[in-house]
Amino acid sequence: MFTFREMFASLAPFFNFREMFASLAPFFNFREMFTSLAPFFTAAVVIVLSPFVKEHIPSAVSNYLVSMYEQWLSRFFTRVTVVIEEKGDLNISNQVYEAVRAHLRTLISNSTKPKPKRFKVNKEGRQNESIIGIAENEEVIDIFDGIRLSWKFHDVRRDVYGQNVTDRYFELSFDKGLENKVLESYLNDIVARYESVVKIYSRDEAYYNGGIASTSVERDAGWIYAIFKHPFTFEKLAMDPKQKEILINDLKRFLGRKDLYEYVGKTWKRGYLLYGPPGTGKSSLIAAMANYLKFNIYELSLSHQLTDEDLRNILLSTTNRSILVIEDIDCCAELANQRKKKDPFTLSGLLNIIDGLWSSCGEERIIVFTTNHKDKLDPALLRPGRMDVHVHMSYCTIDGFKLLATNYLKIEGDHQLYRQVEDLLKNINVTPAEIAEELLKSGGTDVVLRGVVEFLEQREREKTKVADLKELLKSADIDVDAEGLAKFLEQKKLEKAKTTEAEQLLKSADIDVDAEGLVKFLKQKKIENAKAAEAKCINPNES
Ligand SMILES: Nc1ncnc2c1ncn2[C@@H]1O[C@H](COP(=O)(O)OP(=O)(O)OP(=O)(O)O)[C@@H](O)[C@H]1O
Repeated sequence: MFTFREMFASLAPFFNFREMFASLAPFFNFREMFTSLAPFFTAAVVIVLSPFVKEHIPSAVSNYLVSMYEQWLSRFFTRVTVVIEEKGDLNISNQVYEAVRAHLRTLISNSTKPKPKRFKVNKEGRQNESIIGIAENEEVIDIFDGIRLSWKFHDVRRDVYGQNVTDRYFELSFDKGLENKVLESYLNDIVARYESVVKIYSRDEAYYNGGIASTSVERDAGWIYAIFKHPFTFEKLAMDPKQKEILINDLKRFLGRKDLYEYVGKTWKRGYLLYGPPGTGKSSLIAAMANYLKFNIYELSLSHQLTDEDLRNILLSTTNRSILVIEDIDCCAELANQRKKKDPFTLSGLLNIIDGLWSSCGEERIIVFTTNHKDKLDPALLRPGRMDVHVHMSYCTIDGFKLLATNYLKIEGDHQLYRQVEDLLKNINVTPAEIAEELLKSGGTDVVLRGVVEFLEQREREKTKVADLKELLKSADIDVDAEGLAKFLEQKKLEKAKTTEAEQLLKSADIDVDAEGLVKFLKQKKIENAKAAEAKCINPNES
């Protein structure tokens, strides 16, 4: 005779019972099955025992025993539900909610997993692909380490003093007794996975303009966001190698100094001011920082009419491990001061708000200001302690050029044209962005590099022309900006070329019209149209 134990032992080499049960788990919830059978089981026990019960035990005692028995059973089988709300107690975005949302999307999209009976499919604005989401009240099952977890999404609309308020939340149900495992392993895992993906956030105009949907990618408490796919890294960034090293070490040190910041009572944040002409890589550097630190980027444009409360809410809803970017602060400062308010905000004031808010509820944060004109900034902003590190992004040097050439053309080591490029770069200012454009042109390595040399030579000729003009103006004692004049002459040259072209065209079409007059007429029309459009912008209601 075989015992069951022996039977299972002899079948074990052929079947993995643990895996079998795990693979059946999405379809059967064994615990739930037992739970639902428990009353029948209990009834059976009572019926079997009843003759004995009736004879020997008073009914009060037997009822008590049955209820005790049920309570004992329920200890094993009762379900627990965790509620994860869209907004926390501070009425700001709940990161666990966002993480769960992202997790359920991947879960439902996963082709190997059984799909719920109802789910949502959306494709908004600039989204590249449709996004699958959980439908309201629909159950989605997830299996984690053999545990069966049930998710439900709720979207409850209610009226609060005439205002429509929406409460969105997820419910996660699982068997009692597994709370620690679910909270510590499963949910933490979901949040960690969500946080490890770098995201870029911009202000959600619709959120502040009556909720009209814009071309958003994802929405989150006043921000729209997308997965940050900018592939930029420090290795690809052309900048002074020493400065790059200092910057990377500074970031590393900042991350490792939580205890020190806490000890000295300082907000754990670091401010970077990136300055330099357009196209020298300020935005690229921010991308490299985000990818290096795995921090989210929050782009904030202060050029909008923000109230202080908006600003406070916006800043409160940024997450830890994030970079808040305020670009072109020289322009923001001007706009801020133009605001017809009694008390226009200043950038220093903004930094104070940030310090206050982040010191109370924030951890590792980075704030980056960028400007093309450091000289135009409020000196208060440049004071030590305001912006911890100032990074100058400069025009292209030969080292930067070689790095770009390696990245774009895969040149290993030296090239015969580098010497010529080096000599030219010593003489003229060219941005890495301009060089990158040239390196992207089609052709083999030599053709492209020769193209770069020609481009640089052309720039050198222009520079000489401007210098000559400056000399001329100086000797003639005329107070005119030589660069502006050179641009003006260039524009005139272009216009003349256009006139000649128009003349050719009119000639070939055999129309007897004065080409110069026609060009002037069209230009005048263009100006009038632009003015009309501007007037419409200022007063959109005017027909
Ligand atoms: N230092 C650099 N290293 C590598 N590539 C660069 C660098 N600077 C610019 N580029 C190239 O030029 C493009 C534009 O540069 P980027 O937007 O980073 O400049 P920026 O200084 O932020 O300009 P702006 O002030 O106009 O915003 C980048 O996408 C990148 O391809």
